[in-house]
Amino acid sequence: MTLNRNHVAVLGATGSIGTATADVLQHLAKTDPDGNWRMWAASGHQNLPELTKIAAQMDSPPQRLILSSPEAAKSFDGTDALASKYDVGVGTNALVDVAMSPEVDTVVAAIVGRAGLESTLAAIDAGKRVGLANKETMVVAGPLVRQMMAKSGSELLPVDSEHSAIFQCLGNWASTRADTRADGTSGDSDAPANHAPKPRKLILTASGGPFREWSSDRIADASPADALAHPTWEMGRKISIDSATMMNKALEIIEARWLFDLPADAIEVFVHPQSIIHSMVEFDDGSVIAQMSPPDMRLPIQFALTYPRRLPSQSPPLCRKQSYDLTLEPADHGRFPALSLGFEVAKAGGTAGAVLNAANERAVGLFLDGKIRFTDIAAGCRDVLENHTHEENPSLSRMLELDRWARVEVDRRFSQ
Ligand SMILES: NC(=O)C1=CN([C@@H]2O[C@H](COP(=O)(O)OP(=O)(O)OC[C@H]3O[C@@H](n4cnc5c(N)ncnc54)[C@H](OP(=O)(O)O)[C@@H]3O)[C@@H](O)[C@H]2O)C=CC1
Ligand SMILES: CC(=O)[C@@H](O)[C@H](O)COP(=O)(O)O
Ligand SMILES: [Mn+2]
Repeated sequence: MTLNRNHVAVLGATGSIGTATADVLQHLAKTDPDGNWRMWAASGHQNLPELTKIAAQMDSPPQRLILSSPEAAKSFDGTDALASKYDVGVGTNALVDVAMSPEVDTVVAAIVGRAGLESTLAAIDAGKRVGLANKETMVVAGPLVRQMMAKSGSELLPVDSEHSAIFQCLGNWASTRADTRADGTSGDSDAPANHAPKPRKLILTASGGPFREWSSDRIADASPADALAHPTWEMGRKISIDSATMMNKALEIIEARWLFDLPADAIEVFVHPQSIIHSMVEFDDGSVIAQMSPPDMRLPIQFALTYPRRLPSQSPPLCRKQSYDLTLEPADHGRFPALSLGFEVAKAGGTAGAVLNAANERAVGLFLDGKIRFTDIAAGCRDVLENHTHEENPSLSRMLELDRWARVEVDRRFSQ
């Protein structure tokens, strides 16, 4: 009997998504023994203690560990106790190598920011299944990702909760049709494709972040601690600030535009403070299908790993003994100007995504360092975006050049 092999490389293993992925892999290894689940490789940037802790916690420890920060790598001389236990790679090239390794079947792309781009593209190019948390890859290089996928046959499974929800709302219809045939066949092989309804709208839900009920004046004085206090999710620092500005939703609009290949005007946002409805799809007859579960990233991570199988997960279901209020509110583009940037950039395509992403990353860093005000983040992004000359079909190297340019522009704007 040939057993499946599920060797998973978790890039960004020391972060919020990375540690949740480790948890899911431990769970799958115990509950799906025929799946042969294993964290084969794990990366961290500089947090070596956390990386070794995660590796040591796995029942079947990873073979390869990667420490990607060049500075942190300098302190690793290859002779210590770590090297006797693991094959240790250092530097950013090691991320690309592992993403392409024949030993790896699935890559969970959980590095934060543009730093995750090369390894995610390498995994796609090598035809791996990719569990995509690193939304910035789609924001910077969505069209390139689509081209690479078509060539390599890589499967890109969304981990971002909204995109996983949309994927589930779209996919269930076709598979239910095929599954309900009395004779167990799906009939004409092209039946689901021919009859599957096209989505009319993708409706992303947004928690509204910690400032959902704050006035514009109060938001202008928000501190990093205020902005990091997300009401429903525990996440890394960068995405938490993005949720507070609602730039996270802007990035997700762009991510959805390229993941699902729909125009920007087919995407809408509803504020849903409870984070239970993770997103929705509206079809031509007006019917709306939603995916719901209490907020817990282990669910979309596991679904990306096991798709098309749905297996028991650690994520608790909705509790039938309690009441839930599920509310939907229109998004306020006035207090959260980042939202409009998301729609504009999703529509513009070309170089706009790379510029917005880089400007935002830099501005978030400056805000966290106490150098700029909260409202400077979206304002700075708009300035930099408007100062750049749009190009329609940029190469990857051109996008990376503009990424560097946008960061310098943000610094220049705020040093005046
Ligand atoms: N957290 C969540 O619930 C969700 C996150 N996402 C997306 O997932 C991605 C990860 O988010 P999250 O887990 O919250 O982030 P974290 O900040 O918690 O973790 C980031 C990870 O990336 C590594 N890293 C940081 N900088 C670099 C670099 N320059 N090169 C290589 N690796 C680096 C970190 O290593 P080290 O620890 O050593 O610094 C860490 O492993 C983001 O793109 C985010 O938008 C999407 C949906 C939900
Ligand atoms: C868990 C997840 O997918 C995050 O992207 C989350 O959605 C952030 O919440 P906001 O809706 O506040 O941006
Ligand atoms: Mn999300």
